[in-house]
Amino acid sequence: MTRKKSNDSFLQTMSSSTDEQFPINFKALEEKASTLLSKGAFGYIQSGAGGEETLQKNTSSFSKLSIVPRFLNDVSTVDTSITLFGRTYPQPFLLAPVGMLKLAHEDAEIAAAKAAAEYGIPYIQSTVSSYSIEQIAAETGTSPKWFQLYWSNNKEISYNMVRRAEKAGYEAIVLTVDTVMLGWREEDLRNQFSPLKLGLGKANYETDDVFLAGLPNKEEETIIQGIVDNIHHPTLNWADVAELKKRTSLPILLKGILHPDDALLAIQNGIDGIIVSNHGGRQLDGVVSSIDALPAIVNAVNKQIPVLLDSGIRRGADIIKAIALGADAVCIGRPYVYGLAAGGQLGVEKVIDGFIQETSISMALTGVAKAQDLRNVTIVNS
Ligand SMILES: Cc1cc2nc3c(=O)[nH]c(=O)nc-3n(C[C@H](O)[C@H](O)[C@H](O)COP(=O)(O)O)c2cc1C
Ligand SMILES: CCCCCCC(=O)C(=O)O
Repeated sequence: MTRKKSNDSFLQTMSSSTDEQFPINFKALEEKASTLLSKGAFGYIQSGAGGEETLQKNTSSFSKLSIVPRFLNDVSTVDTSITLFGRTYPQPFLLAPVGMLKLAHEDAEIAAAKAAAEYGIPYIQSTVSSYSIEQIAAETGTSPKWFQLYWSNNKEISYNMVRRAEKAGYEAIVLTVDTVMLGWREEDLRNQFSPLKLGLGKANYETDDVFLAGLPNKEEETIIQGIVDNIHHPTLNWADVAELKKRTSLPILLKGILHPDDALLAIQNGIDGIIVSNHGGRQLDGVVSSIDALPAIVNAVNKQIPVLLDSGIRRGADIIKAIALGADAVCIGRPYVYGLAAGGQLGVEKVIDGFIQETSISMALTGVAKAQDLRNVTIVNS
């Protein structure tokens, strides 16, 4: 797939960032989305678990970190590319797995995956998507895609979904470990809103032979109840992780790691990468922000496997901070979902384009010409 835009030219950068139609930053985009979506849908996307301490911390922790730039380096050409699992990607960010995107737009994951494909950015598809693995693969061809796995109570369903992703050309499996059950989400309780129960996350299940074989019939209600029964998986443990590793040749990342000892256990169990994440503050409220958890994990991992980070990335400078503190790349969640709500595929592209431009400018102003050199940047608490 040809790349739509690159960040090679600052002139191009300046001209497209003056677009007045589209919100310029996260705050404006969130406000725009709130006017476009139903109360239930917006609340589901925006809110965090419990008293939202962690949701707040995810951004305030970034604000407490400051970049100490260096000058008088030639930054006329900025190379934002990174390498993960032997593949080079043009930007240091990926689109995080976000389920049930019909919440935001009818084109849902197809729009998000196509937007990512335009820029060569890996799109991580959620298990609980509104479109199936095969539909997304058919729409996006060979563009980089990873598959996020929600463990199933029936392990054979998990193995089958991984096989389907492998067959469809996905490049990695992301096993989310922090969602063995849904967090305590008060906004959804207030709104009596469950997109899972509305059937917005059923595409990968209703197309899965192993899942369907376990149901008494294929009626919509039965399928949705089957998903609800399957998706809570409190028994998930390290032996399951080790077994999954044996069942695929794709790299496996664990998403939701916050403790250095879990990072070390991941390595011991043959895992290929981790995503330091608190699920955007949507699971256990009161947990550490991802960016505060990162340094100890990076130290423990000691470059044995890639360490990615999500939760709270809102602008280019956040990406600089995360990579300077040792992340190999970051994932972006809510910003692109709001872009999807505001403008479908084009809206996601605008969000991606904004991140590309701001990251490139931030790198240059930090005095760094290559993403791999961001690790040498000094970050202070202030
Ligand atoms: C509406 C919504 C749905 C999500 N669905 C999933 C999912 O299906 N699987 C998953 O691993 N993470 C899911 N996440 C978490 C994201 O992958 C990511 O960890 C989080 O959004 C990052 O934080 P940010 O939104 O602050 O960027 C979801 C997040 C949101 C906002
Ligand atoms: C028990 C898992 C349901 C997850 C639904 C999607 C998701 O991850 C979210 O944060 O919402």
